[in-house]
Formats: sequence, C-alpha cells, structure tokens
Amino acid sequence: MRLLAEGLSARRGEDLIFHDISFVLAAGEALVVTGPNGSGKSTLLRVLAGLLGAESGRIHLEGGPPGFEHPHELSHYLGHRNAMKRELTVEENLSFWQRFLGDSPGGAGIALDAAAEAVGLAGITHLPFGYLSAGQQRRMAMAKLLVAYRPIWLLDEPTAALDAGADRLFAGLVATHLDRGGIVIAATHQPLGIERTKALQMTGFVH
Ligand SMILES: Nc1ncnc2c1ncn2[C@@H]1O[C@H](COP(=O)(O)OP(=O)(O)OP(=O)(O)O)[C@@H](O)[C@H]1O
Repeated sequence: MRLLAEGLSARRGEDLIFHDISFVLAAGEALVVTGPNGSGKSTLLRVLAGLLGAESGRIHLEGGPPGFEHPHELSHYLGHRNAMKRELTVEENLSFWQRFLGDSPGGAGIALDAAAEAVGLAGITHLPFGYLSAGQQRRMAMAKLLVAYRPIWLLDEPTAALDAGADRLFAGLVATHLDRGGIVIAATHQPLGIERTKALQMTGFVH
C-alpha cells in the first residue's frame, strides 16, 4: 500500500496556510513533519485525517484494501489533545475507542490490559483518566493506537509531555508499527530514532 499526497494546499479562514505539498509513503515508511509554530503542521495532519478539506490537491491510497481510497478511513489520528474523557476511567476510555474505531482490514488491535502494559502503565487502568499526570495521559493516548488496528498513524506532537523513557518507548511502538508495514506521519521536533523516515519541512505560505 502507498499513501500519495499530490499538490496539497489548505486554507484556514482567509489564509492559505501551505501550498503544493506532495509526498509518497510506502508501507513501512514514516514522514516526519517539522517547521516553526504556525507553519501548518497541524493543519496538514487534519487534512490527512479528513477533519479539514484541502483547498486543492489530492490524497489517495494505492494498493490498499478494496473499498478504501482515502487514508483517513484507515488512520489513527492523535492530536494535541488526548481525546479521552477525564471522568471516565482509563479502561472505559480505551474500551470506547476500541469499539468506536474497530479494526481496519489486515490487522487486529490488542487487549486493553496489553495496551496499557505496552505503554508502561499496567495497573492503573481503573483510575479516572483525569487523575493521571500529563505524561501518563499522553502514554494512555498512545495506547489508543494499539487497541484498534489502523495501518496509518497521524500523530501531532506525540511526545509532548513525555519523559525520556516514554520517548524511547514511543519510538519503539512506531518502529514496530513500521516493521509490520504501517505508515506513520508525525509532526514532531523529537527525532524518532528510526532510519526509514522521510522529512517534510513546512515553511508557512509566503504571500
Ligand atoms: N480555525 C482557524 N481559523 C483561522 N486560522 C487558523 C485556524 N486554525 C489555525 N489557524 C492558523 O493556521 C496557521 C497554521 O496553524 P497550525 O496549527 O497548522 O500550525 P503548526 O505548524 O501546527 O503550529 P504549532 O507548531 O504551533 O503547533 C496558524 O497561523 C494558525 O493561526
């Protein structure tokens, strides 16, 4: 499977945020998106996630499962916020996402306990999400990537609020996902420590 972005541009309000962005990612490849604040990294991820329409250009898949043409149908999106309810327990949150997202063709999510263990937080899934520290909350948001199978991971500053150990853990999760033929697009200033990465430097739109 390949993910292709061709000549993408996007607008927020009146402003064109970026223009003519193209890239191709094959199964097992990652794209690291960097650029200064406001250069459009989050906007690009939101376009890829199908949350925002592109002003022009095309995003499509080649060789994906039959019936899936747009990457967002096969994607996990981890935004700046963790998308967890503070008053529900970790287990309830993850269980919701597992049922809501379901598995894409070609893989299966892992059990909630196994996902919590994989992010180093086994034993606290009974706590309300709001009780967790900022770093623990981010780790649990990563567990969401594991409880339902999606071949494409769209990650916006995934390692914000993480300590060095969690950085390494996260790099390991990404490496495993790529080894299994996944695709990762991450806006991050933290090196992923993975060789199979392409780079996209956003500059913001020059009027
Ligand atoms: N809803 C909106 N309406 C109008 N402009 C917006 C909206 N959301 C974002 N913008 C503008 O779009 C530009 C790109 O924002 P974006 O969040 O994509 O940048 P970014 O590169 O992810 O920044 P950061 O590194 O700070 O997270 C910014 O100038 C921002 O002010």
